Amino acid sequence: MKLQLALDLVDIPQAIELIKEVEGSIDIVELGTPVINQEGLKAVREVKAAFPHLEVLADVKIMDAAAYEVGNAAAAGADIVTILAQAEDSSIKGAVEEAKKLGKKILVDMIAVKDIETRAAELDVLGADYICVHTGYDLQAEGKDSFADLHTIKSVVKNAKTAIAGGIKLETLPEVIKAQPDLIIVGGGITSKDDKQSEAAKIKALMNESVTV
Ligand SMILES: O=C(CO)[C@H](O)[C@H](O)COP(=O)(O)O
Repeated sequence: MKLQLALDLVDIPQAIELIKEVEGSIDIVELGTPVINQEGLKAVREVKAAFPHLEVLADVKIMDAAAYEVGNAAAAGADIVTILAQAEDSSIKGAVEEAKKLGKKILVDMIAVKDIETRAAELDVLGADYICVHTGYDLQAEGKDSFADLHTIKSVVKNAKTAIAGGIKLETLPEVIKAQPDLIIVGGGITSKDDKQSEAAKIKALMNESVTV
């Protein structure tokens, strides 16, 4: 089970400082959509250059021109690139094929998908590397989470790794771990804390504990 740190509300120097604090506890660092919208793929390039040992995910949330967008994110140094589950099947296929060609991975984001079970099964057949259930900020504000959706995708996905994102924090982690996703994505649950290093370490320790039990 891997831990991904999501960085959404920072500029590049702040991202680098933050990663330095927690790099011992994380497996993947995500340059979030707001960061890439502000700073461009330069954010991916600079973070990968500073932390070559970490996997870097570019949360570009592709909707179209998928192979082209994957190629650009990969050229900037992304190891994993995101596409929205609501994209056309031909876009998903294009993203998957391009990523395979370049030795990269595709994470498909299920945000706003209504029929999670059907779409997850389709995405699995289309060759997604990760399928991620995700409660975005706007639904988090309404008190929603993706815990039930994680169980749904776990029951239908045969090949892809499963992931969960959206408002996860130390207090809610045990419920997430119970479903045994391959990847847990935490943003504010770490970045909003005064002692980010200690929070990330506690989260990683809890994840490791569940693997050895
Ligand atoms: O993709 C995102 C928002 O669209 C975030 O990166 C993701 O939701 C994780 O951040 P947080 O744990 O703060 O919700």
